[in-house]
Amino acid sequence: MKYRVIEIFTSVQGEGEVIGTPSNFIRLATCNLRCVWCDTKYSWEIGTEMTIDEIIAKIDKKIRTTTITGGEPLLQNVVPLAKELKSIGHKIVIETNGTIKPSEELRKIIDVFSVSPKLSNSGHKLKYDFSDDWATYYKFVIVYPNKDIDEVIKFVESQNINPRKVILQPDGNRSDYINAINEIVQIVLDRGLLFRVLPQLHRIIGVR
Ligand SMILES: Nc1nc2[nH]cc(C(=O)O)c2c(=O)[nH]1
Ligand code: SF4
Ligand SMILES: [Mg+2]
Repeated sequence: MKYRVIEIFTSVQGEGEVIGTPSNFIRLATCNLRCVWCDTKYSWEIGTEMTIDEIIAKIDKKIRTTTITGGEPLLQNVVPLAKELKSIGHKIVIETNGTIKPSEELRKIIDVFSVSPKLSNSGHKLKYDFSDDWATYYKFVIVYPNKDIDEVIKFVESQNINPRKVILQPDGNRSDYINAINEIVQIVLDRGLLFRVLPQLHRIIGVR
């Protein structure tokens, strides 16, 4: 089994419910979307072919969480890689855009599905179906706070998602990042929403 890989590195998990967790990152190649604000456009490339053994050799074994991200990692069959990571005792996080449903087999292996459905601010108009609620949490990138949060509210209602499973994340491209966080916090407080607001930790501390 071979994978198309963009990069492998170790850092602190910067996003979502598991923010702050030391983690290896395996960034798999290519994506089925082309979000206008994508912060990893280099992941759209074809990448380098690697075997599971080659990937495992590159991760820091003492860091016992591994995040499989992309691009869109579910374009490749991650089951064999995930099984190998489990066999060495790793917790596994998958970062996905939510357009590809994971198999039942994969759902049993993965600890955290960090799902980022794309709003219209991405340049895409997508049809999602989360009726089986397979995400551990749903993370939305907010570019235009009022408009985007309205869209999240509609999304969550129409998909029957528990609002406590929703995380709002400001657009990392904003140069006034702290303001961007504050604008979202203010709306959540003003409107009494149950969503959480989380910045990207790696964006703040300047690491990968
Ligand atoms: N530190 C750090 N945390 C991350 N969480 C999700 C990432 C991603 O690019 O998918 C990411 C990333 O690129 N770096
Ligand atoms: S789904 Fe993620 S990796 Fe793909 S284009 Fe959008 S932001 Fe970039
Ligand atoms: Mg990233």
